[in-house]
Amino acid sequence: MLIVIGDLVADLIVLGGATLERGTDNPAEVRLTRGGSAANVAAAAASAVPTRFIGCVGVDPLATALIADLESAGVDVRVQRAERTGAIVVLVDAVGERTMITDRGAAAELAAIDPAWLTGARWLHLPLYGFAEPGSRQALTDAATSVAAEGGCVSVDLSSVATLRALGARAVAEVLRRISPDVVFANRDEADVAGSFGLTTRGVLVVKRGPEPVLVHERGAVAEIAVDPVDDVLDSTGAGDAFAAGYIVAALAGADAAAAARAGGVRAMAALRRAGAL
Ligand SMILES: Nc1ncnc2c1ncn2[C@@H]1O[C@H](COP(=O)(O)OP(=O)(O)OP(=O)(O)O)[C@@H](O)[C@H]1O
Ligand SMILES: O=C(O)C(=O)C[C@H](O)[C@H](O)CO
Repeated sequence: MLIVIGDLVADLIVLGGATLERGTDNPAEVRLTRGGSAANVAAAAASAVPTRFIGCVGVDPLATALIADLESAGVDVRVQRAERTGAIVVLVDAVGERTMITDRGAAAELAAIDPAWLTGARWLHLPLYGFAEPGSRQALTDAATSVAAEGGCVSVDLSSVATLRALGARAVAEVLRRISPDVVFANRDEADVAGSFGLTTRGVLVVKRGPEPVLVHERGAVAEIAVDPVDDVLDSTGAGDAFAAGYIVAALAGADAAAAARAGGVRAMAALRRAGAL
């Protein structure tokens, strides 16, 4: 089973909303979708492998709708509760590039995870977003330690430059040292920041670079994995999460890192031509 722990939030996708004129109306196409990097990975993987999502949501109708959405994708959902479900405004420009206004809400309050929820994990995936608060950081680190002790693989997504900077070099290095992930996913900007922090990983480092080839760093060697460029990107939200799902599904089926990255690129393409994540 794949287990993904982290954020399940509402994404308010604003297509054509990247340039705002202050003090007046700004007509745009606005869609409410399920979001959260962890939830997106779970939803994109669940049709291919048994998948469980673990996170923290509010005690509000939004949480009920988001859980139902994940369950309809085939995900086994286990949640803790805090006051208010997180929500993110995603402003998408004409070429599909997105800018986010983020309120993690309950997702920031993940506490110690029931060990019974982790049994049977062959792979645990953790977005770095979840490590921002010390309590959640401990809960995620403990989960990773326990899955690794049972022989499962662990992957971490570096999530965002803002998250890396908020945590700082020392805390990110400490997280990677304690978790010792088998796979680290980063986009180009996150990889640059990680490099400037002097971070290293014993595992595979997968660097996504939009339409340009993915770089797979493994044991001192680098492989370039081509992706089929998509010219008509509607919204890139969740492309990175779909990539991680495709990679993990392939790796669980026995693919090596290069083949898994290829599968990730194929899964990511599906996310680019729709509003919101898969
Ligand atoms: N224009 C594109 N054409 C083809 N594939 C793309 C394009 N943009 C993104 N992808 C695919 O999506 C993957 C992830 O995109 P990107 O490099 O932007 O990472 P990310 O920042 O994690 O994504 P996200 O925007 O979801 O946060 C890429 O590795 C690639 O496989
Ligand atoms: O960070 C990413 O990979 C995303 O584009 C997905 C967003 O973080 C998520 O949907 C926001 O809720």
